[in-house]
Amino acid sequence: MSADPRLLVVDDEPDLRTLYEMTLLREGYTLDSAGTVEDALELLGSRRYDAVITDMRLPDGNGLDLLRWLEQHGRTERAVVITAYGSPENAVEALKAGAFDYLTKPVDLRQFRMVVASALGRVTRAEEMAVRPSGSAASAAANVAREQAKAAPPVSMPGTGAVKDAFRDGASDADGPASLRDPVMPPLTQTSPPPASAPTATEPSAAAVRKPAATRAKPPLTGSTSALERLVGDSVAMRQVRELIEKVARSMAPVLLNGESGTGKELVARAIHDVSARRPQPFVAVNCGAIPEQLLEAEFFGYRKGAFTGATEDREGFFQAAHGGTLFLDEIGDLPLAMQSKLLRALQERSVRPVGAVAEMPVNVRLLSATHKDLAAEVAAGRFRQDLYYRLNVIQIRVPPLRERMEDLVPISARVLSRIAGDAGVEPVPQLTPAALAALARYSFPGNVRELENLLHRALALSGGDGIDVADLGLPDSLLGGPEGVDIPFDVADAVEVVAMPPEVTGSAPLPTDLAVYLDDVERRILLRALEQHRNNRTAAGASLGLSLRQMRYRMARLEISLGGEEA
Ligand SMILES: Nc1ncnc2c1ncn2[C@@H]1O[C@H](COP(=O)(O)OP(=O)(O)OP(=O)(O)O)[C@@H](O)[C@H]1O
Repeated sequence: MSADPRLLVVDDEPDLRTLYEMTLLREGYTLDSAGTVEDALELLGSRRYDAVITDMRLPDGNGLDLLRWLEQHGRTERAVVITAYGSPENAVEALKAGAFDYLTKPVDLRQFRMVVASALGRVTRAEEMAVRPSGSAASAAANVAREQAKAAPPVSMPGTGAVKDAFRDGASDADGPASLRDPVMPPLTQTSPPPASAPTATEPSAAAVRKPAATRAKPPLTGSTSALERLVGDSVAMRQVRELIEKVARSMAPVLLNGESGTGKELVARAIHDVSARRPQPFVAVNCGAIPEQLLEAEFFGYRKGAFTGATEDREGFFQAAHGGTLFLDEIGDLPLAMQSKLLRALQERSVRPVGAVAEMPVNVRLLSATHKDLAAEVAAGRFRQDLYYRLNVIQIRVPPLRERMEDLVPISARVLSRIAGDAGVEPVPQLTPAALAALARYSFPGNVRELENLLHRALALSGGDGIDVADLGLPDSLLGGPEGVDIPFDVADAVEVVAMPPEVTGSAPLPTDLAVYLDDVERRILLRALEQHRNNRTAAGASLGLSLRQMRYRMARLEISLGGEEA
């Protein structure tokens, strides 16, 4: 993007066009404007823009025509569509058609500036100051705690309450004092006193739980590997999921991730964040089902000092912590109806009101949510608000259970084994025996990838030797999906080879940057192991590797392997 972004504004109402132009000019952008689809296309044909802001309804067509044109011509302009009030279906249509974001009439100019800035990958100074005057580590703490909880020592079955509960402590670990500034918005008419259900000092307030500074200071979870790289699997289903991730990462469209527990919904959410322009900003993961109902509002929107007994300082909520980044609401189907309404309002207004505050503050958050429930059925049963469902479900990604993509079992096992063996300092990485692989292939994995991880964790601890056999897996006989000889979706012999391969070969780790050095290293380690096994007898070690003594000598000299005085 150029240093001085150029925008195209498309609206047929001259007054509105002028208003948008004045607002954007004041932000320092360069502008062109058009009143019809035809004029806009002519301008687009003659030059490139950084963003296009278009009204939905135009005299000779609509904003979607422009979106389609941009798509067909492979153009990179981000589009913001302005839709009429009360027509959420237009907004959804625009997002599905590839709009970066949308605004609803009458357009709030503060939101307008914020959305345009966000489309340009910028954050307006006013919103940054309003939301996070002194920065925040809350998101990092939330993420760290959640990850630690999930990576906790192996449990026999996934998705236990303990995991979720462990997360709660950290998820709410807003880094206080957040010293929230006076909001930039004028007070709303419906300012209400803090809810009667607000937490008191005697309640087990999640917000009051602190983590030691050391925990907060931990590096980002993804480290150098992005979540997309961590998402292993080459099944058709996973390839489709990956394609969707790349696609949805380009806009602000809300995404609903649907799938059983442990399938990788959070990993997919992280991947969307990592691929998007929001990557440098926080990714805040929240488990909605783990927060007591009376604390939800304070946890989500923050609170002001004195808002309730025990509120000794201002604290930011998840929305403020995720400002500029991505808020991932896991188990959204567990939110009580009252909180659903508040969440809907926050999404519509793009602003939140901390408990005890008199006015709202703008928040710029991309929302991703996940559930293992059938939300449409929840709507039909009256347990989930239809309007909220509509807003969250603009794009849906189904993450299939592992048993529906058993082709992924081999590469995922290879990756997981190499990671946990590396973490535990176990070398070489123990391999699954053919029998163990065949047994895994017959298992139905009710706990999906998380269960596979836990199984391999335990197996590695139990195996002791080089190979992991069926007994080490501890698979419950009753859960084995079928008899011996059941159709296994891969050739076990090939699979054993794949699992035995280093992750760089199976595609589950980045390629080596210097192949010669990498191969020398592998060769050196193999020769050293063989020599160790044969008490430094070069002839025997060479023979075990199919090498003559001469070849062995040559290779040892080349790789500078010396046995000291005791060469045999
Ligand atoms: N395709 C995959 N490749 C490698 N690891 C994966 C994959 N899918 C999931 N995992 C790992 O499995 C574990 C569970 O994944 P994740 O927490 O994303 O699942 P989830 O669907 O969000 O679960 P829940 O619904 O219980 O919150 C994580 O450790 C994650 O890194």
